[in-house]
Amino acid sequence: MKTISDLGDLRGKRVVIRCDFNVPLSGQTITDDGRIRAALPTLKELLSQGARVTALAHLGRPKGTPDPKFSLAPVAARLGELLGQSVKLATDTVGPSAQAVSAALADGEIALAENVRFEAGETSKVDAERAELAEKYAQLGDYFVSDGFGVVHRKQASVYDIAKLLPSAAGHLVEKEVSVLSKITTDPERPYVVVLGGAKVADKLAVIDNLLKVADTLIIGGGMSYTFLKAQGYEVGNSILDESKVEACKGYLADAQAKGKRILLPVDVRIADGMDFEARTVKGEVEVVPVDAIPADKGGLDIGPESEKLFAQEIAGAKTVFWNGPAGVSEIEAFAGGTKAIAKALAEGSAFSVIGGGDSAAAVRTFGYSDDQFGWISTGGGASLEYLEGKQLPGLAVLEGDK
Ligand SMILES: Nc1ncnc2c1ncn2[C@@H]1O[C@H](COP(=O)(O)OP(=O)(O)OP(=O)(O)O)[C@@H](O)[C@H]1O
Ligand SMILES: O=C(O)[C@H](O)COP(=O)(O)O
Repeated sequence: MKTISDLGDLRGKRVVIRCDFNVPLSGQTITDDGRIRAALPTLKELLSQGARVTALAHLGRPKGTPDPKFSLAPVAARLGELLGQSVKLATDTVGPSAQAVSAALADGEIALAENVRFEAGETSKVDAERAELAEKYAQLGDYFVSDGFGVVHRKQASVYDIAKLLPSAAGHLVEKEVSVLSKITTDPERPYVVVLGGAKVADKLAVIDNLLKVADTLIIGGGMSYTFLKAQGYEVGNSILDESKVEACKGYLADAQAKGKRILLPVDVRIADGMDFEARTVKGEVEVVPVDAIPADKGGLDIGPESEKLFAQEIAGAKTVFWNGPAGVSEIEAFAGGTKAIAKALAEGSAFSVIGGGDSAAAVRTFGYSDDQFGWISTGGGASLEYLEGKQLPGLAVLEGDK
């Protein structure tokens, strides 16, 4: 993989950089700026070399059309503070504003184009549509630097297609992530425990098959767990559920048993009528129930205390732990217990721990842990998981070709 030093002298050169600025927000407030901080080493190096930098990034999952809710405005402001210099945000992604803002850059200046997912071509499954958008991105630079590790598993225009058009290199964050993750992929100290949670159920269920090949134990909490509980025959009320994956989960459970691997699921859960995520409030009373007693009109929003003990015990005996996805809705105090228990077990245990994912990383920092209490806090959620599975990631593979 080429790195920035392979690009030669960048003074006065226009560099397009893909970052992962998909930070957790509460309204317009960034609740964890870890992903922005993680981009600083590469950005500072490019700027100190005198490059003219146009950054591309996404926020959330807007549907290919501008949506003010997903504007990168809070990111531009925070990035400017952290860099100590102004970061001009274009009002569009590749239109007249982005072109003007990018063309006006002086040496050592940086601009940010609006959310790449405001363009339908960005995530299109049609190669020609992505390529057409990538051509427009490529007009904003002479070189491309890929430093958004959290998105390198996406075959998207600003991650993959643009790298085919410009001389390209990996940034320092991508380099560092790959070096840590390759260590635990090729030769993890065992027992190796993978802890999964979060809400991207469809994405993350898809990686379980392959994770079962590498990990000794899979611990499953959070929104992920209800599809498994359903597969075990439990009713899950109005908890997050991917009905279409229930059969697949039955298969994973049988497969794990056949391979002598363990899948640990919650034995109890914290339930309520629901929640208002924006207001960070609970609807109805919070109760703890065993997993066989979730009422039809309530949903599981965190693992319960018995599950916390069970999971913490397993983590304490591990030599390597990879954790992606909160065990519950950790943004709401009443449902943060499970995620806190996992963070505590990792911080106090002796395993080499890697935490992946925007929300998981945000959670541990919110609980007051510092990054150095863990082996590595990865900026990748899905990306780290797919890397661990041994999959080829499009955004990394494309950096290996010559242009
Ligand atoms: N039981 C649950 N029901 C509803 N939402 C849940 C539940 N458990 C966790 N969540 C939510 O999952 C979200 C995080 O999920 P996600 O899969 O995005 O994890 P992540 O660590 O941010 O990884 P990535 O970086 O891949 O997005 C949090 O906002 C949390 O509130
Ligand atoms: O949060 C993430 O994992 C990355 O920013 C990728 O986001 P995505 O899952 O919406 O592609």
